[in-house]
Amino acid sequence: MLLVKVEAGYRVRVATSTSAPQPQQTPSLTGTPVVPGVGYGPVVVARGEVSSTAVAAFGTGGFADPDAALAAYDDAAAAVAAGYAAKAERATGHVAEVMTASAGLASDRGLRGAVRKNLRDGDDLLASVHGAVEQFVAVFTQLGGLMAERVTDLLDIERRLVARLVGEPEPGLPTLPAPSILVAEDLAPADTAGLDPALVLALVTERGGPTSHTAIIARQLAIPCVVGVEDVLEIAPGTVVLVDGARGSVQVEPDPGWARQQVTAAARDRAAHDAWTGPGRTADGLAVKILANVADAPSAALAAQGPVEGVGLFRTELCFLNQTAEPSVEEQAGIYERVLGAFGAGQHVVVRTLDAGSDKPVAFATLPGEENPALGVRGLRLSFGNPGLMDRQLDAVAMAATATGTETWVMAPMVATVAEAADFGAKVRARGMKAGVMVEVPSAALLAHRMLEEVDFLSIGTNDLTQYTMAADRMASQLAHLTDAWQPAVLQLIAITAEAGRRAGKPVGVCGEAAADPLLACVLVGMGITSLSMAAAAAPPVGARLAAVTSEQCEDAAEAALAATDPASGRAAVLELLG
Ligand SMILES: C=C(OP(=O)(O)O)C(=O)O
Ligand SMILES: [Mg+2]
Repeated sequence: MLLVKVEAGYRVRVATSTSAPQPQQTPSLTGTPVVPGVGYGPVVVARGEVSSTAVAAFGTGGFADPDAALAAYDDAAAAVAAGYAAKAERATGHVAEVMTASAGLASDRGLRGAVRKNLRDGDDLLASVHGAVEQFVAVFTQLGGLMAERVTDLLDIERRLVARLVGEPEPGLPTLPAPSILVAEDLAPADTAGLDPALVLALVTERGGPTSHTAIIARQLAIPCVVGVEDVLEIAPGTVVLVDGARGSVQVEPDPGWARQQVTAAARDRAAHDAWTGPGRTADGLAVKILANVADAPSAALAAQGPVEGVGLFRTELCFLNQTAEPSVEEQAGIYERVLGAFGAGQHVVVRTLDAGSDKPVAFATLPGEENPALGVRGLRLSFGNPGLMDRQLDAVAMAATATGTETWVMAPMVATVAEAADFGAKVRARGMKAGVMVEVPSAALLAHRMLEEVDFLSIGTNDLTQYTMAADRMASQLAHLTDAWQPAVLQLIAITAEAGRRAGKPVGVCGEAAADPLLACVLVGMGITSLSMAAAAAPPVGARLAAVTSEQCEDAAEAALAATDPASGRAAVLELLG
């Protein structure tokens, strides 16, 4: 039986720590390491909400008269508008448009007039601002359509105005005055879209695990990142810290000489990895495709410049996070064309159909108010009640594939049954493209051999496969020890899936975050995984690591990781084997 075959030859290994000793430094916080690399600089905090303590302390503001209060409002509104304008300058496309419109709205004369009237009627400043915004919200809602969509922007403006007035940093992603360490409770997907790697030296969050979206975006942008760091929000803004994304540590006010040494050493490591140019293969020549995960045309263009052989995961839903209405087939085809067009001969692109729902809110697709959205109507399941949504997207992908001539494979997320795979496979093949399904639910891994009778390839989404195997929310930082793809149970399901692919002679890739971990990548290859897809920035370290080991070493590593009792001992055993 397959399970027994995979488990045969267990060897128990003693966990040993191989990390270099950390010099004694003043307070250090630790979390889950996500993106290796070192960042050293002052902390800037991105807050979700204005603190109620600051609002209470501000009270009525103690202004001498309404004109003095209005002058304070003018200052705050100008600062908020300038913040939006600066963001608009750095952004592109839809985000830039929204930021520019918000800058205009924050300094709108009508809004100012409503605040002035409320002040003259005797309201205090915060109540006047709130009343004026409410008045605008009512008008915009009544107007409907595009104006109604601006209500969220108005509420964001109010939060920022209040923050400015009570003397707090604006909530959400702040405008970084200089290269800084960004600290947050967590970042919303829309916030992460505005991260500038030139200004964010490292990213540290209090919440979230290694597969949270903050982690995924940080990897995509190659920003050193540590998540799940308890108490990190206690660090005062401006404090200088050193973040080590490989160790998962945040050193507060370290010795500057020592910190600079760490930065130099990290830069040296990075230069060594960057020398790897592909294609992916082990030292003894076993070919393993190294592919990129992309989110839109700019990330595809960036990935295409690197040493990857195509795209293993195009997360289409990320193109639509800010969109309230479903784009037409032609509009979608245009978006997909820009991604597919970045890749040419000898490369292929795997497009994933909309994975809306749960942690990826897409306004025109996600079902509102689900009790347990991670186990609800998400991914492929959205097409059960709305088959047109899937059909229109597949039509658009097929149009883009024809227009670009790029070899296009299409896969569905959250497939749980063989019937779903058969239905999806037929739809994709009818449009002349290769069909696949993601293995994200344990049922799909257990029946991988039957899924492969219906489709051309499988792609393992280790982020969700880990979440559903371990029954642990991928966003829950207190469960980060469970939401770890090194968990032997998760590895067992991957091994079963890879073995099914080997027997069927069909490709089985990994496109979850596990593929971006150089050590785990060797384990996956040892199990028979044929491609690894990851944030483009992670490709060189993974490719360089694979090039340094033989396929036999990878098989030994797989055996050791499967035999381990927990992720830590698995990592240690594999490190011991591979060096
Ligand atoms: C690649 C995956 O999909 P996402 O992270 O977008 O849910 C996964 O679940 O591993
Ligand atoms: Mg997933």
